[in-house]
Amino acid sequence: MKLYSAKQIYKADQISIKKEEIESNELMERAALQLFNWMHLRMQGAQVKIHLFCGIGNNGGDGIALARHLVDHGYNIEVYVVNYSEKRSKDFLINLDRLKDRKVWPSFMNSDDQLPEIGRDDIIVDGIFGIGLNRTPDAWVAKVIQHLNNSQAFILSIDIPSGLFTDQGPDDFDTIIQSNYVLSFQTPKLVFFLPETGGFIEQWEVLDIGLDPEYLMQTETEYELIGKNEVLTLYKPREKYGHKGTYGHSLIAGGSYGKMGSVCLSSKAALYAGSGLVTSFVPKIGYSILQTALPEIMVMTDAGDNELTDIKFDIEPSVVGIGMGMGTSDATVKTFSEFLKHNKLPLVIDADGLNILSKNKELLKYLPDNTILTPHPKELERLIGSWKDDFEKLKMVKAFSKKYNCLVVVKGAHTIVVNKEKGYLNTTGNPGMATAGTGDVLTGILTGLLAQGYSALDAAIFGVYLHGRSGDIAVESTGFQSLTASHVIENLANAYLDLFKMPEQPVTEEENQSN
Ligand SMILES: NC(=O)C1=CN([C@@H]2O[C@H](COP(=O)(O)OP(=O)(O)OC[C@H]3O[C@@H](n4cnc5c(N)ncnc54)[C@H](OP(=O)(O)O)[C@@H]3O)[C@@H](O)[C@H]2O)[C@@H](O)CC1
Ligand SMILES: Nc1ncnc2c1ncn2[C@@H]1O[C@H](COP(=O)(O)OP(=O)(O)O)[C@@H](O)[C@H]1O
Ligand SMILES: [K+]
Repeated sequence: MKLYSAKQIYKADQISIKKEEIESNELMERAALQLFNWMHLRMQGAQVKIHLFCGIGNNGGDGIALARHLVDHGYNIEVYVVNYSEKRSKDFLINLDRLKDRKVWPSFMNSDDQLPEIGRDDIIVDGIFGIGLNRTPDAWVAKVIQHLNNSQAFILSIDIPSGLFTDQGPDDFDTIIQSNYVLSFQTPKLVFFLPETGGFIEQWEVLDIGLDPEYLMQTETEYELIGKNEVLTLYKPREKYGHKGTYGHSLIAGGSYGKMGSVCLSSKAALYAGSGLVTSFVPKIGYSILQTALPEIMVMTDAGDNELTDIKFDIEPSVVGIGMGMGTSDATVKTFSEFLKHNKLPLVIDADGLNILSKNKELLKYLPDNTILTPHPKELERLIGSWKDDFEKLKMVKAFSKKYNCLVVVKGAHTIVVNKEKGYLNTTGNPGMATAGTGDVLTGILTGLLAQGYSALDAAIFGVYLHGRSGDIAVESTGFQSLTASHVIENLANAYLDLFKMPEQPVTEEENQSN
C-alpha cells in the first residue's frame, strides 16, 4: 500500500474535484459521511456524550459536518471550535452554517477560556488539525490538547492525530493528541509507523473517500506499507523437479567463544527459510556445538580456536550471511577486511560485521552491489551517525544506501527496508520479538532467501515480512514475555503456510441450518 505525502493528497483532492466536476465541500461531505457511518455502525444510537473538537480548517470542517450527521441521528453531542486562527476555510464555514441551521451552536474556545469538563466514559472526536498543520501549535492550543489527552476518554482522530506533522518530525511532543483510533482518509500517513510518532496512534483504519484512482495509481510514493498482498507477488513456488542444488547454498559465517548460539540461530533460520544447503563457518570452538545442534547443516572451521582469524573456504556458496556473534578483535577485523576485499558473493551483513564497517569506513567501498545490511538502531547510529528525528534518519539512510549501492534494513517495530530513494515499511512483528537472537534469525532468513534466487530487494522485503509474521504466530501461544528467537524459527513454516490461507468467511444462514 502506498503512503502518500500531504502534497500528493492535496493534489489528488484537486484532481478529483476537477475530474468529477464537484465542489470541494462535496468531498468533505463524503469524508464526513464515512466518519459518521463508521461511528453509527459501532454506536447504534448509544447516548454516550460525544465531544467534537474542531479547528477552523478543513479538518475542523470534517468534524463540523460529522456533528450535523450525528445530531440528525439523535446523538448526544457537544461541539467546540478551537479558534486558533481567524482564517477559516470556506468549507468549514459552509458546514458551520449547516450546523447552525440545526440549532447547534458550537462553543468557540479562545486562549484564556476555561477548558470543558470531559467524563472518562465520553468520546472525543479530534478534528483540530489535519494534514495542513505547518507549525507547532500555540501554547494554549497545546493546553487544550493535553486536557483531552488527560481526560481518559476515548479519542477518535479525524485523518491524523492533531499536532502530528504529516511529513516531518514533531518539535514538541506535548502538542500532539494521543489517539485511540485514527480514521485516515485514503491513505495511512508515514508518521503512523515511525518510532518517535507511532506511539500516538493506537489503531488506525483507512476511509476511502474516492480520490481519483488514476492519479493514485500512477503516482510514485517515497514509502510503501508491506502486508500480505504485497509479498504474495514476490513468493517463489518450489518446482516439482527442483533439487537441493536448485535452492542455493547459504554460508553463515560468524561466532566466537560464548557466542555460538547466534550462528546456530542464523544457520537454522536459513534452512527453514528454504535454502537448499547451509554451511556454517565458525572458529574451532563452534564445531561440535553446530554439529550437535543442527544435523542438517554442514560445518567448516576457521584456523582460529575461539574467534574468526582466517575466513577462507573452498566451497562455492550462493550467498554469505556474516557478522553474528563474531566479535571485533584485531584478528577478526583483519580477516573480515581481507574477506571483503576479495569477496564477489552476495552478502548479508549483521551485528559485528556492521560494527567493524562502522569503525573502518574505507571497507564500505568493497561491498558488492545490493549487499543487505541489517542494523538495529544502535548499529545504525554507529554506521551513519546520529540524527535529529526519524525523518532526518531516513534521509541519512537513503543517502547511505545510494552512496554505497546497498540495501539497509532499519530494524525496529516497523522495520524499514531502504533501497536508495525508496522505503518499504513492514507491518508484521510484535514487541515479544525484542529479545536476544531475533536479529540473528532475520539474517538467516534473508541469506536463505537470497540463496533461493530472490533479488536482494525482494529477499529483504519478503524476509522481514516472514520474520515478523512468524513472531506474530508464535506469540499467540507463547505470550510476549516468553517468545524466543527459536520460536520465531519454528514458526517460519506457519508463516509460509499463512501466505495462502484465505480469511475466514462468516457462516451463512443456509450453512447454519444444514449443520
Ligand atoms: N485533501 C483531501 O483530500 C481532503 C481533506 N480533508 C480534510 O482536510 C484536512 C486538511 O485541511 P486543511 O488543509 O484546511 O488544514 P488543517 O489541518 O485543517 O489546518 C488548518 C489550517 O491551520 C493553519 N495552521 C497550520 N498549523 C497551524 C498552527 N500550528 N497554528 C495555527 N494555525 C495553523 C494552516 O493555515 P495557515 O495559517 O498556514 O494559512 C492550515 O491550513 C485533512 O486533514 C482532512 O481532514 C477532507 O475534508 C476531505 C478531502
Ligand atoms: N517492538 C518490536 N516490534 C516488532 N519487531 C521488533 C520489536 N522489537 C524488536 N523487533 C525485531 O526483532 C529483531 C531484533 O534484532 P536485534 O536487535 O538485532 O536482535 P539480536 O541482535 O539480539 O539478534 C529485529 O528484526 C526487530 O525488527
Ligand atoms: K485531527
